[in-house]
Amino acid sequence: MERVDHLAHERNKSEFDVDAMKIVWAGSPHAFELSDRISKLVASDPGFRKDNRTMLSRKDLFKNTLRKAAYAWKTIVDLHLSEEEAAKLRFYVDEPAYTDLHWGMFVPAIKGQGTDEQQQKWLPLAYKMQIIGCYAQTELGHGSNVQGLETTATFDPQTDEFIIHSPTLTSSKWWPGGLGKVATHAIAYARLIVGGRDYGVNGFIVQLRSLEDHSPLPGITVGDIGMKFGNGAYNTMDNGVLQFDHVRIPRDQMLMRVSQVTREGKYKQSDVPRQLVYGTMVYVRQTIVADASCALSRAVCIATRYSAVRRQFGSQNGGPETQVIDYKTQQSRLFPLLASAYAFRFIGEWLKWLYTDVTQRLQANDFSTLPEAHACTAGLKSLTTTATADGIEECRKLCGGHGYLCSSGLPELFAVYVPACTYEGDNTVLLLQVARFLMKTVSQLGVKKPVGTIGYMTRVDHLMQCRCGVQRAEDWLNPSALLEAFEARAARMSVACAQNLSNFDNPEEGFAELSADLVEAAVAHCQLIIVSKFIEKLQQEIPGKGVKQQLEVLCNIYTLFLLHKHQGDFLSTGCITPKHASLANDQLRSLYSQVRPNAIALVDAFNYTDHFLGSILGCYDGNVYPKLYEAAWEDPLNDSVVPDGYHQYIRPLLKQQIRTARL
Ligand SMILES: CCCCCCCC/C=C\CCCCCCCCCC(=O)SCCNC(=O)CCNC(=O)[C@H](O)C(C)(C)COP(=O)(O)OP(=O)(O)OC[C@H]1O[C@@H](n2cnc3c(N)ncnc32)[C@H](O)[C@@H]1OP(=O)(O)O
Ligand SMILES: Cc1cc2nc3c(=O)[nH]c(=O)nc-3n(C[C@H](O)[C@H](O)[C@H](O)COP(=O)(O)OP(=O)(O)OC[C@H]3O[C@@H](n4cnc5c(N)ncnc54)[C@H](O)[C@@H]3O)c2cc1C
Repeated sequence: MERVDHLAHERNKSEFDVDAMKIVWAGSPHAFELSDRISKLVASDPGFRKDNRTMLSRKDLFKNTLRKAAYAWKTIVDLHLSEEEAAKLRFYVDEPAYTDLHWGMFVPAIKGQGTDEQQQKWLPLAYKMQIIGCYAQTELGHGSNVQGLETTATFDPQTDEFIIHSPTLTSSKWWPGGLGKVATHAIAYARLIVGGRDYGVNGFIVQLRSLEDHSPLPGITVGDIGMKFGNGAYNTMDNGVLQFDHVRIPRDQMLMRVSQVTREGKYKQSDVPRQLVYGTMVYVRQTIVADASCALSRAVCIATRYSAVRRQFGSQNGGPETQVIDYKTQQSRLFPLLASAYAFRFIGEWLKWLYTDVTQRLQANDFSTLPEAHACTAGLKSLTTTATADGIEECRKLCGGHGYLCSSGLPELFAVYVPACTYEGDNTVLLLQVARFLMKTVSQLGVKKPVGTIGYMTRVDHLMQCRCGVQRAEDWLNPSALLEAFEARAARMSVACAQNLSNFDNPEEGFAELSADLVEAAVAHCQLIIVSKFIEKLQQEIPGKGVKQQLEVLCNIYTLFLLHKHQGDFLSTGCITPKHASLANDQLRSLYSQVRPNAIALVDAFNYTDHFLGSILGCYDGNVYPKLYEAAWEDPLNDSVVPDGYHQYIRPLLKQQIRTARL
């Protein structure tokens, strides 16, 4: 049967080279080729089907995830896929699994915190999946407060071992993904006790389960923590609980890059900063930022395609009704999310660069950029995950009633994504880390020159008193005007917090009292980073007809949308006047009209297969209604015309004979 493209008229309207944009989105021709090839490989293999996920019981769902993970591994081995190809394959299989934690945290923790010998011993086993690892840091009683962890690792000089122990209920490890049912090993974080002294939290490699029959080793109590939010969704993951009862491990299973314990029971600190114990979190936060654009672009692709298909009202003389994407309200909700997806793509790329740079410096014993890397990864993780989770939910609403159906793909995407606001650091707690960094920067102005993402603070005197020069709406398209407004707002909010803090005798008390303002200052700073990196990206040469122009429109939408949304900050700090805010709004409306004819092509540039999108509303050909109709009949509830339970619960109701005065 011939396939009709119901969105062809939309695709014909586009004013730029979509294939060139696909390469910009992917990052390079190589990245595009890789992504395209692997996504098609996964989509065409029935072993990776995922359309029944929301209908399975937890046990069936979990077993199916185990099957897929094993099948993915077999495919990787059979096809001799490279590390890069294998990671892409796992990404397109699109099912949270223990492998995410094995590859995403266990392996990086050994690489980042293990000595050369430890890496040589453990990494080959992990690479071949002869052991499966998880990252066991969080406990029932403490997640954010890592220094409050209670699990102990006490050195026993008699046997040259550590004794890992959970002294209280609240010290039970709680949440680690992969721990519940699969992991054979954990990087467990515990307080290091040597000679009766507590040296703080450190990582230890602990075997949990037998490599022969998978039973827990002596002293280990382990299980799954139970169902989580949403059908399907993150319930494919076995987040676990773990208690240690005096479990002994050899001394060389303490990760010893940052600090060591000698055979004689001496504690030694390397000349690397202690904060490197937190290094795996910096790495993972950077990957979460890179992933935010994937989740948001998925939701935006679904909502944009469906908004072009869906029509409501406005029929003239029996003609077609209006496509909902043509309503200005729909555009003002949808297009900033489209622009955010691109903005997050580029900030993810930049953060990867920053992370690589800091890693190389650390290897050369240059620790100077670590605080900035921590602040950037923490702040951008917080900002992008909050905006992405909110954006997915907004996309669901943009799809009206049909967005609430699991077959839209949006409920599951939201349920899988929303914990990103909590895991790898609660988003508010992380913004408070950024705020500490900003307050330190302001307090050292004149003593230490701010560089990198806080370089704008060198011009703090100018930024505290500059006036916005915008006179016409088009002036807001000038990158310097935009940058200066965002820099002035960030600088003024930080300086105001620092001044308020100085009124407190006890700085910690002041920090706690002013924490809500500090979080807002941190948000302003992080938004400035995203805006400035988007603008920087556009200063590069970008090939392809009309591609750069489209990106400029998106960059302006992203920036002016933020200015509009946070105009309270800009007005109260005197960075702009109400007139400037109104001109910004006028410009924003004009930009929405410019993006409208290109909207479908801009989401096509994500190059998502229908399999990966997993959404009837977002399917490439826009043939939504027949697919929705067919899918309804495939629901198990429609297996029989008369439902199970009719004879027990419906018929007796219908046949009852109630004799009461009123009836
Ligand atoms: C339908 C299917 C759809 C699929 C959709 C796909 C989308 C999915 C996308 C991605 C999937 C990814 C999968 C991910 C799986 C989930 C993984 C989750 C794993 C976890 O959650 S692991 C646990 C993480 N835990 C945390 O993050 C805890 C948070 N807490 C902390 O980080 C810290 O303890 C703290 C920073 C809050 C502590 O504060 P405090 O006590 O004040 O700090 P101190 O310990 O005293 O240290 C202060 C000092 O150190 C500096 N510092 C702190 N942290 C770091 C660091 N990480 N690096 C460098 N430096 C650090 C801090 O600035 C202070 O410095 P100063 O003294 O001021 O100079
Ligand atoms: C799906 C999922 C997967 C996870 N996977 C893992 C894993 O693999 N390994 C692992 O070790 N952990 C994992 N975690 C745990 C996760 O890292 C923690 O839940 C997270 O760090 C937040 O800590 P918490 O739960 O203690 O939150 P809490 O700190 O208890 O937060 C509760 C509330 O208190 C607020 N709050 C806390 N401290 C402050 C403060 N100082 N100032 C102001 N407000 C504050 C927070 O903002 C929040 O609103 C996972 C969690 C989830 C949800």
